[in-house]
Amino acid sequence: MIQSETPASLITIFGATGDLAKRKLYPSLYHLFTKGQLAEHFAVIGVGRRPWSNDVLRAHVKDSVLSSIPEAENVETFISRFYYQAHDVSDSASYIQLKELANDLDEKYSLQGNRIFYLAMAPEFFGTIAEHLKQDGLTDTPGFHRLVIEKPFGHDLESAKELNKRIRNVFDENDIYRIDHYLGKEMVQNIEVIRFANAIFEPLWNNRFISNIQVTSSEVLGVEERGGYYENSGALRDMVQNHMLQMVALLAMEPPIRLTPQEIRSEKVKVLRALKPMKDEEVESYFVRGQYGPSTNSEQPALGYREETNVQPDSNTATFVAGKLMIDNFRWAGVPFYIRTGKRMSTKSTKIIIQFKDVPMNLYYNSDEKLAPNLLVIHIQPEEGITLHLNAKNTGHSMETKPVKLDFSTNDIAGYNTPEAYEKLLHDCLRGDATNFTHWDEVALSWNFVDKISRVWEENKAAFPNYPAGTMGPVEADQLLEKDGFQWWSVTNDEN
Ligand SMILES: NC(=O)C1=CN([C@@H]2O[C@H](COP(=O)(O)OP(=O)(O)OC[C@H]3O[C@@H](n4cnc5c(N)ncnc54)[C@H](OP(=O)(O)O)[C@@H]3O)[C@@H](O)[C@H]2O)C=CC1
Ligand SMILES: O=C1O[C@H](COP(=O)(O)O)[C@@H](O)[C@H](O)[C@H]1O
Repeated sequence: MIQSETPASLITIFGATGDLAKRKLYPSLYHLFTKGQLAEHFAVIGVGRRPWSNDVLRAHVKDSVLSSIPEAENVETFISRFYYQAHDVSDSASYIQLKELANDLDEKYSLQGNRIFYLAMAPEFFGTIAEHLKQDGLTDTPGFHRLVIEKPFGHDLESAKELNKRIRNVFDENDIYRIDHYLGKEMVQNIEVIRFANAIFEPLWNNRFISNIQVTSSEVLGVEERGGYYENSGALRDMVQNHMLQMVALLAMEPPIRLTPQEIRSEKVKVLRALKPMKDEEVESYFVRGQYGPSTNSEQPALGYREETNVQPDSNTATFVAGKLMIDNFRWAGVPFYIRTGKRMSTKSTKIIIQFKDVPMNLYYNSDEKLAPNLLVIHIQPEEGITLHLNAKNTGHSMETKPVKLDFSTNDIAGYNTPEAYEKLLHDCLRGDATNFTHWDEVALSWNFVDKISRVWEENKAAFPNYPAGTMGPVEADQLLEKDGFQWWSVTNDEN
């Protein structure tokens, strides 16, 4: 049951000394704490292998909070609820100690046996940890027991099934919270509202009025410290299998009959089931892969992917993917959904651009020319908002038209401070709301779709590198749209 108030809870973070905990989880917990959205009764146990003490963890959490929120207040009170246990997750004996610590904190802070286990660790540990939590009695308390799992959930469908089986032996599907942090982003959550709370869009949201939809998530950064992980993942598994397909599902789903997690997930699942399968020989015409080489811009030098730490000098890993998805159902037949994502591109931007079909003819000045199409742009990040591109009359006597934009930006609302995705998702998990977490069926269908592409790509090496760092990807990504008579709309932040 979804609770409106945050209940008392013990949050155990496995991977408490890691990058994700430091950059995202601690500042998000702190925000919840200051907003009164973390119950009065809470405590956090941090688990990692490093031989830290409670004080070392507390100093680390404080540092994390202050680097993200320099003006943070009451940090001492917040960190006083943090406890550390040095624990190798593969060592069975440590779970007994962890249980004792958990029970002590339960009593000390009246936590009612409610427990959240956040696995901010590499996926090879997920199954082992889940099994130990059950075997060693950490879930033998009267309250709720929720398992939060970071991505990647498996490496392909087979490994994901195996992992799911191990976890489901121990935790009920309703208690498994598979994180996709894009689902916590304000404007990703807004897709549904824009569609279903506005009479003007939903009647047009189909293949009679929409010519194509473009979803871009571009990054300026390269792989940074994560070369080891990324080498086995690449952009397809890192971004497409989860974030990109989730955004497509939200854009394409039917209105749910109710706003419950089950109903929304079931509509998303139908979209993923309707993704048109490709034959092996079709993969190259629907999907384009890229890998960045060194920058060719002397003012913004950057290494090529193959020169990054922990990356093979002849790596075949794609750091860029563009693709065309077709959804074989009544609403979307014939409408291409183009997606593209990559590292070391020219701009950090996530945008969804819905291009409407052209009016039947141009009645106005210069009638030989096509009018600019109507576009609805959903700005996910870094700015958040929506823009509607229309045509209006140019001021004056002639009947010339000019493109105009109707803009709504959350950045323009004074005092409006969008919560971080992780903050919202942690809050949802504390309240038992799994709407913005991925159900196993979604994960399985997404892997099924992506596995075909990775298998074909693994069998055929690409001519990498094929785009210089700091650009929008290989030329083949542009050709993917050009052959359908379209073009990528700019996602540079002040252009659309
Ligand atoms: N960092 C990010 O931006 C993102 C990360 N993720 C996912 O989050 C998870 C964590 O990533 P990240 O924080 O970057 O990884 P890190 O490598 O920074 O941290 C790994 C953590 O796991 C702990 N650990 C490793 N082995 C063991 C072990 N045998 N027993 C106990 N603890 C162990 C480490 O503790 P110690 O070093 O003390 O042993 C450390 O706390 C991964 O699944 C990743 O894919 C997802 C999205 C973004
Ligand atoms: O999950 C991941 O997402 C980030 C991009 O997230 P964003 O919120 O900054 O858009 C990506 O850098 C990372 O490789 C991937 O694992």
